[in-house]
Amino acid sequence: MAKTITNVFGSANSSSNLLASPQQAVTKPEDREISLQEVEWHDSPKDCWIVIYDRVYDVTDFLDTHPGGEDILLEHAGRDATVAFRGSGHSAQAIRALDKYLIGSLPLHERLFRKLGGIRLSDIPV
Ligand code: HEM
Repeated sequence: MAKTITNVFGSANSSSNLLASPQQAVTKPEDREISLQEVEWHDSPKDCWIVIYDRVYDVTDFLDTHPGGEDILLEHAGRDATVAFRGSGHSAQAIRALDKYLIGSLPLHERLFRKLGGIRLSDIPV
């Protein structure tokens, strides 16, 4: 059974993390905790973050190439875009593409959809 340790660098439940020194600790982007208050600051075409299913995405570099256009992303800059994202009927490919822009997750107390050990958005069948 995997052990779980918690230290100042975050929690880890894989053996590779257990062996890593503090300098080498491998952290996934989604392990970075980003509050809604911080997301709100990133609400411009030069710095555009959105929240989808409690995860935070930096879509600044995606604005130009989003097939649904830049305006629709900017409308949600600095905010939660979960309902809009799901409502536009994105394909499984689009859902997988989210991972490229992932930079963090909301703190537990601000999450609406996902609790520790929950499922990934990309695992939800479409
Ligand atoms: C990082 C976030 C997002 C990614 C990676 C993404 C990706 C994509 C991709 C790949 C498509 C092409 C069609 C498909 O494969 O489903 C698409 C289309 C579209 N997206 Fe997004 N999207 C994102 C966020 C959003 C948000 C927040 C909205 C808000 C409503 C939105 C609205 C649309 C619309 C309306 C289309 C349809 C365009 C058309 O068919 O004319 N997207 N998106």
